[in-house]
Amino acid sequence: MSHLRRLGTLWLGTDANQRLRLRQTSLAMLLMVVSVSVLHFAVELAGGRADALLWVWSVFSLGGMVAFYTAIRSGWSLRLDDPSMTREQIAFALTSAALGYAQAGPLRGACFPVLNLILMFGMFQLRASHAYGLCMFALALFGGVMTTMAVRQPAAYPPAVEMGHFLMLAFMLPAVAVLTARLSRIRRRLSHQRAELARALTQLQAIATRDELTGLPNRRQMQALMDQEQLRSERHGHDFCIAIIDFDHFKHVNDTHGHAAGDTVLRAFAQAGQAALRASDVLARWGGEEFLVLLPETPLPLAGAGMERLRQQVAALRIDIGAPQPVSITVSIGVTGHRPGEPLAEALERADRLLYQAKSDGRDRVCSDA
Ligand SMILES: Nc1nc2c(ncn2[C@@H]2O[C@H](COP(=O)(O)OP(=O)(O)OP(=O)(O)O)[C@@H](O)[C@H]2O)c(=O)[nH]1
Repeated sequence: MSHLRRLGTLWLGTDANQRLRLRQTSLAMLLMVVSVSVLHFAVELAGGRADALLWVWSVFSLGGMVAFYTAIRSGWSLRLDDPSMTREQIAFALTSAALGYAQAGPLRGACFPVLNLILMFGMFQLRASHAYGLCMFALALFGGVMTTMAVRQPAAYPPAVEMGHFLMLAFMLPAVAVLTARLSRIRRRLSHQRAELARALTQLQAIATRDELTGLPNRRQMQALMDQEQLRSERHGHDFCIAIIDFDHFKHVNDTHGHAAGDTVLRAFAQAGQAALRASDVLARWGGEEFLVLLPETPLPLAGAGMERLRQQVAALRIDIGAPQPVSITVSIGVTGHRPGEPLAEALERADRLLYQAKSDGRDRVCSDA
């Protein structure tokens, strides 16, 4: 790491958000150092000498900025609503500028661009209400300083000139506040749009991976999960099994009770099926009334026993479809183990053949090739 980078890390730390805040505060500090130096230079240029008041102001202004830097760098400001302390820093800089104005004499006009710069610090962070609040604060502050100076030192601060300065501020500061408010609205709209996009993305992901009716992973998602499992099993050499589940005479449920009742039965099965499986097993809707189970790291005898348990629990279900009598269903299941090196499609075909064997053997049973 270069010396410069090490120094940067020492000054700004490593946390990205903190670095951003500290960069901003460092810039404000630099502005303050320049302002203080310019004021001292101006006093020298005018042939005078910095008096005690100027030194007090200088120490106050620079000390304040050091205090802000320390509050942020130490992490103390993280407990605040705004850890950047933007509002506080701007209010402080405005106070310092107003006090500097009282001492700048003929060079006090230089305060106005500085004032603008101070307010611009808030443009990217302040809320509209805070911008208007700070604008009012600055107007009151400068109004007070200008009046005091015009009364106490009318030769150096002629009342008419001070009135002109104040009128200029009374126009300039609200204009900056209006611009800040506009930026704030744009920022809010952008963050709202970003949140909406994130929500839409989550929804799209759900649509792309979930079956709408049952909430189970859909065929596409299951295919991806099985591909992953195949890779994992090849790398680590463990077994995994696949089972295909098909409802028995489901057409009869639809024909007797209606399609909506059939949907209720599918949902009830999805819930019961998931509950009957281990947390690591995945139940997915493969299509229609056909479901697929992926049993990772499971030898075939265990998978067969798991499917038998599921079959029994499904057969024991009494599903309320809003009719006088609940509906019960049975399922036929074909289960097989994936063989090392074989394409997934082959294991799926085998599970399908076993399923049809279960159907032709009389349904409501599990067939495996164990
Ligand atoms: N309610 C509902 N029914 C569905 C859905 N998808 C498929 N089905 C129905 O599932 C039934 C499948 O019928 P078949 O393929 O004849 O099978 P089966 O009646 O279960 O008979 P076997 O499989 O031979 O035991 C059809 O009536 C389809 O309409 C769905 O999303 N909702």
